[in-house]
Amino acid sequence: MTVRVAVTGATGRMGEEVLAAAADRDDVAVAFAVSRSADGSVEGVAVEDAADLPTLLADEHPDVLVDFTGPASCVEYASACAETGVAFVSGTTGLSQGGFDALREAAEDVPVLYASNFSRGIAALRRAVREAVPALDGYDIELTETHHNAKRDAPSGTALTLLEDIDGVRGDSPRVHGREGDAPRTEGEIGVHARRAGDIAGEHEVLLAGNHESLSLTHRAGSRGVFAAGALDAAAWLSGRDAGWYDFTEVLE
Ligand SMILES: NC(=O)C1=CN([C@@H]2O[C@H](COP(=O)(O)OP(=O)(O)OC[C@H]3O[C@@H](n4cnc5c(N)ncnc54)[C@H](OP(=O)(O)O)[C@@H]3O)[C@@H](O)[C@H]2O)C=CC1
Ligand SMILES: O=C(O)C1=N[C@H](C(=O)O)C[C@H](O)C1
Repeated sequence: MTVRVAVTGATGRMGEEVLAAAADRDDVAVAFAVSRSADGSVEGVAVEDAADLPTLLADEHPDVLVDFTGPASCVEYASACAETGVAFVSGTTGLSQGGFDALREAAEDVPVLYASNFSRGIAALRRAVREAVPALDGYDIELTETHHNAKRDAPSGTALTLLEDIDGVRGDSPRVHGREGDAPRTEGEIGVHARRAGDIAGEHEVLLAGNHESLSLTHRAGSRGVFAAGALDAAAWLSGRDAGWYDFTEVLE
């Protein structure tokens, strides 16, 4: 069965990548693509004005909308999907608690799948971190993420997810974002470091150190294609499901 997807932020880095990945697959077809700065076509798909999204959703009725945009747009597009009965997949990061609450509200009406990272490697890293942290009780933890120089939000959504994973197995820990001056480590804190340079697609390292040893768990995305492929896998999996909140790990099971 071919799942018809709509793509938002079509002229953005991830929007373009999703359209390119969709063109190479038989299980998904692009129903339409939108951008606030509607501009020509991407991967042979005409880019329409995002202001027309509610009308396009009602008229074209795609199975799933795939969203990689910004926090405000993500919430706006999720609510448009809830109103028109279209499933929603998003990887947009930088959402506030209110933003996540709005996505949960949309999930009362339609299936919603949100992931801060759509790579399989990060799913495996998360499992490894949840195993390593309790095994290395009392070890210091430092988390470093590195991304391209145009990334807006810091720390990355993936870093925040990894911090939640660590808190889940070790209890809530104070976080220290970078260090400067006379700033020795305090017991139990997690140092969080965000680096921005060039066109790095995304790197995350969780470093555990203590007892005269250290363990570094690192994931590097080689290109954005890995995120686009995961998001389209999620869209294909989500299509036709009941309204509710879904996780990328369910797609991988
Ligand atoms: N979960 C995952 O696996 C991944 C998540 N991401 C996340 O996806 C999002 C998009 O990333 P990326 O494609 O690199 O970003 P870009 O800036 O290249 O593209 C985002 C597009 O979204 C639209 N947009 C809407 N609102 C905003 C806003 N407030 N700020 C910026 N753009 C906005 C813009 O298009 P227009 O205004 O024309 O509609 C823009 O072209 C980010 O939140 C990023 O962290 C990125 C990679 C993987
Ligand atoms: O903005 C990006 O590029 C990425 N954002 C996501 C995040 O904030 O974790 C996922 C990936 O690392 C790429």
